[in-house]
Amino acid sequence: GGLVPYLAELERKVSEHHRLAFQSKDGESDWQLLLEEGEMKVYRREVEEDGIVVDPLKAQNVVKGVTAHEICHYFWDVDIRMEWETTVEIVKLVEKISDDTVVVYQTHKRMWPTMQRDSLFVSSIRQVDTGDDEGPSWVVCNFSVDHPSLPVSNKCVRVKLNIGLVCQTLVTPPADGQPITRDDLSCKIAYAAYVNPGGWVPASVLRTLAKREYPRFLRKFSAYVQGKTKDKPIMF
Ligand SMILES: CC(C)(C)c1cc(CCc2ccccn2)cc(-c2ccc(S(=O)(=O)CCO)cc2)c1
Repeated sequence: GGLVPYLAELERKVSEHHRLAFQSKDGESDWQLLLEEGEMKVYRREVEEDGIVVDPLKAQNVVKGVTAHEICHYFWDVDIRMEWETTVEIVKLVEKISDDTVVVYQTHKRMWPTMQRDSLFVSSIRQVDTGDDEGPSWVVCNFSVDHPSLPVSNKCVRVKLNIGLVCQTLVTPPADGQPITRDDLSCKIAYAAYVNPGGWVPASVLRTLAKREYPRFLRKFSAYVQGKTKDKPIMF
């Protein structure tokens, strides 16, 4: 389909998110710590493009009892998105490119006083070799594309997004010979979000929304995956 050029861009974005995920931010001192809550740390940089707030967001978290594969699977799976994603109204699978790469259309709940937004993006899940002894990472990348079958509508403003979720499973080995249980597992998460709201939004409104919505997503989504997996076999 018309998406072949995007697949090269997708590989570049996956590698970029993976490379940046667990890199310490010492070099980029202009990251502002928005919130620290236990293992969860949320940072943002204040950036405007043509007067539009496009603040990059970076968050780290550690979620007990789940694996990197499980966190990425539940984040990527369009069929269950409405179970945890409370800021969207419609989620539509537009095209299945492969078993791990789809095109998704979403309308986001209108956030007063702004116009309603929608998003159209490629969403891909894969395992990436990290090269260190912590084992492979699992990565989901969502990034905006134009798609002939979903032209921009006059009802919504089309946001442009580039999201990376990079996860690593941490296992504390049980007493020798014992099988690994969920008590021996945790998942280290690095989440990066670049969302251009696609049209002017008062800076204070957008920054307040982001400051509320991103921590809420990290809390709610982590608890959701713990709940969904607690009685299921471990998906490594
Ligand atoms: C406000 C802000 C938090 C930056 C925001 C606003 C809007 C669009 C809605 C919007 C934008 C501007 C003003 C009002 N509403 C979307 C998102 C957003 C989109 C996607 C993802 S995801 O991680 O890919 C999960 C899949 O849904 C996360 C966040 C964030």
